Amino acid sequence: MVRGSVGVIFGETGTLDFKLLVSDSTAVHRGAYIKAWHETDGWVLAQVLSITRSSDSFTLEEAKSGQRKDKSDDRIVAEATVIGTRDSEGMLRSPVIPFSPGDLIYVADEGLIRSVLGLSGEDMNIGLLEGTSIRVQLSVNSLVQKHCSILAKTGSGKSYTAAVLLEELLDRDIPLLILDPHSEYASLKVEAPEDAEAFKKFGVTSKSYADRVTVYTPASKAINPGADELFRLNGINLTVKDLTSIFPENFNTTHTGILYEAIQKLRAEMETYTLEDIIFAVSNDKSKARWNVISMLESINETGILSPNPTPIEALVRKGRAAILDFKGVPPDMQSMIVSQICSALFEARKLDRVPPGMLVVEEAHNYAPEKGFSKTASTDILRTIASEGRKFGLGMMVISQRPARVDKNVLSQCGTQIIMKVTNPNDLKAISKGLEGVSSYVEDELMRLPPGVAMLVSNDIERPILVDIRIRKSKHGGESVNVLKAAKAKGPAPAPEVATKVPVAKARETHVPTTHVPTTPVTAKPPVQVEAPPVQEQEQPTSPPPKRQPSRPPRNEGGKLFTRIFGSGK
Ligand SMILES: Nc1ncnc2c1ncn2[C@@H]1O[C@H](COP(=O)(O)OP(=O)(O)OP(=O)(O)O)[C@@H](O)[C@H]1O
Repeated sequence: MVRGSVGVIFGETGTLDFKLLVSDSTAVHRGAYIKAWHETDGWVLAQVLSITRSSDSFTLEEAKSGQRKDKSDDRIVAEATVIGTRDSEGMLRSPVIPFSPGDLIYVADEGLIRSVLGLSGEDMNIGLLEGTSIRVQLSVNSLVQKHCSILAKTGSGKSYTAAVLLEELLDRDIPLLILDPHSEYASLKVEAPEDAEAFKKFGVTSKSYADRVTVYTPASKAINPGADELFRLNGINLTVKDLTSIFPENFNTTHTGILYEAIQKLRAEMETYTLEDIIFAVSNDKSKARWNVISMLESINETGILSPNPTPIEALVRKGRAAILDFKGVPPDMQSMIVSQICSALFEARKLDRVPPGMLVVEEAHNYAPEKGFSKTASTDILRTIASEGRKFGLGMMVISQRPARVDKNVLSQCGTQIIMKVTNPNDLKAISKGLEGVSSYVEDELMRLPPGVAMLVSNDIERPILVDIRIRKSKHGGESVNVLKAAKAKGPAPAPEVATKVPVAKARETHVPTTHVPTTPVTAKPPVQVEAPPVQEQEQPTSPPPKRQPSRPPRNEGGKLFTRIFGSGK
């Protein structure tokens, strides 16, 4: 065998694949990139898909003992798939004439791999091409504009990989809004522990993003002591639409009519009114149905998420900064209401250029944008809208899920970059391969076997799926699993909780209303005073609001009792 070659093509060859007899088993392994000189196309890149080893030359004693003395005549055969070569115009071409048996095979060099695979991104260092020391870099523009998804079964490294991307985006001053149901991302503030070898391997150093990250809690600081700020939605001058749009099924037309009249009266009387004013106004209605409306409104008011001082979207989305909305202690229905509100506000603000272009990160996306038939949530529609229209306005989305089959297809299909880690559930595999063009069974097999920390990267910018050894984090990983045995063995009783046992808001409301209700209002500026079409009676509306007078009843500001009981004082 010629020096430097690792094998030779033999047997029947094609233009898209060939077999090689391997001479250097240390260099040729499953997934290895190899090159062959083709008589018309020059150097052509190929990848080893499978590899077998056979031998008949062993003695009975060797077979019995399981120890073979001489393995030198083992026959190692690999099957390779042809990726192609770049022509003078930069187009990917694969040969039209079969490879010649007897042609030598070499390990592919970095230049050929980069140019043929299209690894031309220069910005984000996400790791190394598996089995090589070739850095895989993604383009920020492509990732943000065309959205990306990170899909894998639990414990395979989704949030670790997401954090790697977030570090890279923060290093490039891209604003981030992170929806974090499991308090995993606050650890961006903490430097990763020293690991000189791994840092060197991936060309990074440890780093804290504490000066760039703010953690917001929609609950309270008693529930979430790690949070920096409270997150609140606007509770002033709510419209009928604000109150009914998210869970319209909870308000029938009679309820909406009562609300409409109450709000119209308030608008005629007051410059600004709160939800409590609306409740008071509804209580003056004569119909029996008012009690249902009051009950629904009270349950909204009691959550305490509404405030005269809402968190402006402009504070959350800022150049070079990440806002983490940490949902610790927030019931699921409330989470999706908040996600719906905040994402609507973000989308509108981005359209009007009130916030800079940036990225929305949706962890556990199957909960906020579930596929039809699994569940229904308030946030699905706006996430679909951002997925389909966000790129026009420079609003990217990172969709992270451990159940790809349960994420809305409209959302997943819009992701131009997919980072997929180990997946074993057949439905999830099917959902993933449906979304990948030209995916082969090789890819599915590969996905089932991926070790933690290795991801398959599928992107519009890259010619074919590649495996990436995801780089080590610069900041500390926050998604470690709890060591149950260690916790059980730890001495002493568990510390008493600081706050009363949490009661999901929906539960707490069960005695009042049959279903869950949530407030709906833009997070940003006060809703403009506007006249809404009456939902029940058909009557013409004035084109301008009636003149304002002083409030007939001073707005109270002591709402949020139930929320306070559930979440603590928020101080
Ligand atoms: N690229 C990597 N380098 C080193 N360790 C990694 C890497 N990716 C993942 N890990 C390790 O694998 C474990 C699981 O990772 P991670 O918490 O990201 O999984 P996950 O898929 O988000 O899990 P879950 O669904 O439970 O949140 C972590 O302990 C992490 O330290």
